Amino acid sequence: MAGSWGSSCATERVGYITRVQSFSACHRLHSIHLSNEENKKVYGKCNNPNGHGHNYKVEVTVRGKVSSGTSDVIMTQLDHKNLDKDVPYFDTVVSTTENLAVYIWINMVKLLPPNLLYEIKIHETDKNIVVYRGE
Ligand SMILES: Nc1nc2c(c(=O)[nH]1)N=C([C@H](O)[C@H](O)COP(=O)(O)OP(=O)(O)OP(=O)(O)O)CN2
Ligand SMILES: [Zn+2]
Repeated sequence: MAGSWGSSCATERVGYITRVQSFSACHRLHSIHLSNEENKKVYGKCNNPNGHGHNYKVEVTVRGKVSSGTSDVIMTQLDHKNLDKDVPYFDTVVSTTENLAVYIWINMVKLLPPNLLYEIKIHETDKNIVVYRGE
């Protein structure tokens, strides 16, 4: 049910609520479909063999009340993990921020009523921000 924002008239106003969750994780940008040389060329320093870390900030926007269970998708699965080694989804998918947004969307949408989840926005760094709306 869409959130009603103090609507006194017959029609309900649709509002959006965003909850913010931060987590820390490490990763390495490396595609199984590229050679080591091609990976180094494409991903540069982000392909360094021992990886690097981020303090990710995730903004989850829904069209209504947020149930507490949804933050487990982020914190339990991702916080203080190595995305490439601890999260099976990234065994064959490069752990870019856009793929991380899809991962969070796929796992969060299962926990919510239909059409409630509106947007996942992830700040990987101050300059690297991704928005995904399930398209
Ligand atoms: N398509 C994508 N390309 C890259 C992503 C991504 O998520 N999607 N991510 C990275 C690395 O994870 C990298 O750590 C991103 O940040 P980085 O380049 O280190 O830092 P900034 O962009 O904030 O700052 P610069 O000073 O411009 O490096 C790379 N590619
Ligand atoms: Zn990175």
